[in-house]
Amino acid sequence: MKTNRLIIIRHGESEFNLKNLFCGWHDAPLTQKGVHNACSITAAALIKARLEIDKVYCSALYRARHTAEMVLCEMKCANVPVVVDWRLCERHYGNLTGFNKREMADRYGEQLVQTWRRGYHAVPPAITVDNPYYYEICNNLIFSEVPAGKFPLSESMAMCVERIKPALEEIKQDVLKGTRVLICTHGTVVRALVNQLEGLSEAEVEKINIVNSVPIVYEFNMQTGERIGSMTYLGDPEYIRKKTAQVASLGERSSEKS
Ligand SMILES: O=C(O)[C@@H](CO)OP(=O)(O)O
Repeated sequence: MKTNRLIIIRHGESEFNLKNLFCGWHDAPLTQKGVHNACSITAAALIKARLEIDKVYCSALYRARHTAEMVLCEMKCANVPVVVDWRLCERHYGNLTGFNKREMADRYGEQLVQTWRRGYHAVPPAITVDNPYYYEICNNLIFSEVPAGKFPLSESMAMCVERIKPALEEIKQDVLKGTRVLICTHGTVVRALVNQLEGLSEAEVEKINIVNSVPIVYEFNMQTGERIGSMTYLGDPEYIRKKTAQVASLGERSSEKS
């Protein structure tokens, strides 16, 4: 049986991850740790597992592009083509963008904020002109390929699944032809990809939380297109368990951060 693998990563730690702020379509850069982990966690795991890459599909947001660039450099294959696709951008977090997750829970209640974060159909309140990131997002040229009339003001997980579906179909065709693909994207998009690849129920996908930097590997039968097994993280299980719990939680208030 001929098989091929698909590797998926969530970008390294961003400035907004560090500050525990809703990020979405804001173009937050990586922290130094995020840059470092692209080499010491992502590339190191791929090198250790002897996984090579022929092509990268990447979100248009800088934190994902920077991560991909660092991984390719560390793997000594910086000439690998990178296809930048806005459909792989993070879900748009609407008017939560730029606000601290714990402080939003204090204002709106934990249950509602967790529903906005993980509920399959929950759409956070639409972004308004007084949001500090409204103009930056609207004017960011990386979104110039978003079709007219499709620029969101907020997105649910379900809306995100719909936008990644055709992109994933194109990527899967490439994988089944034998191209060794890396997808470099964001937490919600990885959850949407896992949802599509594994045919999960809405309730199942709501429980998934994705760790930064640690590669996820899928394997496919190239003749039938069938997936072999389910998602596998390439990394230390204890580290993944600890980080998954952190991603799931509402974290700390801004004033509690050192
Ligand atoms: O802020 C965001 O865009 C995402 C990912 O960092 O956060 P959450 O895990 O709360 O969906």
